Amino acid sequence: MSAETWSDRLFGGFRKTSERLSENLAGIVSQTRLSDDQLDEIEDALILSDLGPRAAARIRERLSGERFERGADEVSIKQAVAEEIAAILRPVAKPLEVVAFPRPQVILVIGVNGSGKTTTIAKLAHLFQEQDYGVMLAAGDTFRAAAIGQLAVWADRIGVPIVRGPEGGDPASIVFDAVKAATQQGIDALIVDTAGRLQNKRELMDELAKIRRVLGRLNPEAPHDVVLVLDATNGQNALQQIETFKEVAGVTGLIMTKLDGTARGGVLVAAAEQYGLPIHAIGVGEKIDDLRPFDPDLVSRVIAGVA
Ligand SMILES: Nc1nc2c(ncn2[C@@H]2O[C@H](COP(=O)(O)OP(=O)(O)OP(=O)(O)O)[C@@H](O)[C@H]2O)c(=O)[nH]1
Repeated sequence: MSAETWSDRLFGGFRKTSERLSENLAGIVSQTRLSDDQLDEIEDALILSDLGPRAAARIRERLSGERFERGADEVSIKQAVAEEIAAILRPVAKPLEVVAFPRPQVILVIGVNGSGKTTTIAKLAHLFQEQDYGVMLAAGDTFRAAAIGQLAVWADRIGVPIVRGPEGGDPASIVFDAVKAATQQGIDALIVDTAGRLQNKRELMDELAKIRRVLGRLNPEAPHDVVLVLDATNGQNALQQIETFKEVAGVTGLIMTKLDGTARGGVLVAAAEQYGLPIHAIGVGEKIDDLRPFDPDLVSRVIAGVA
């Protein structure tokens, strides 16, 4: 059995994107500049790959000014595409760092159910543990008993404390207790799960506002981060989620999950171009160490198929 690395899985996730580009670039003959037809084809391939019309138009514009001294062939065009994608992604690559003083750094994690929120919280906790930080979880998604139970299972598995309450309990009071406990125990990072009920914007907004009020009483800087977890398989719908959660929750950064299993990873570029929010990390599998730093150069080479 061959040992598949996480970057192999990432390649798998973006394969469709690079294949589409290849199909469109295959017939291109060597010349120093791309014709309008060729630029149209590249732009279409990028849009079909979920990069979105804005990022695709921006890349097209840059490519139209490009001179291919040794003749444009599939590889050199893909390299140019990769470079333009990287130019969009580099400014947003920003790991989530534990820097808050006084401790703990309070990280609210938001996202719709099924986006990979719970798994991502566990992965993030594990990542911080590996950096020798003390981590605590708070089960602020009290809407469903399953969510509390699932987070508790992860906490147990990775060996971090968790503050939880009953199903239907008040998330703000759980967060309050958690911050107090974390402070007493000298915890560095408190990661808070929250409900993902996007269908009911008003309720979610009220709930998050209450959490913020309660947090503010303990530490005016908290929450330090509001991280939105997005499922890459949702393609363009992920953009709509950013829009809504930005309005409801004041998102400060993104983590995109399931980039191992989707043809729709190009939406990462659309999100970067459109919102400019920091991308902290990417999820490339279901296991605890499958959260990876967001490397814009690697991801752009994978998308363009030149890695
Ligand atoms: N392939 C893959 N699967 C993932 C990734 N992240 C999470 N998953 C899976 O996606 C499913 C949903 O993840 P959860 O963490 O339970 O998602 P959630 O958003 O908390 O969802 P609820 O529990 O329904 O609220 C699980 O089967 C995870 O194992 C990833 O990066 N890649």
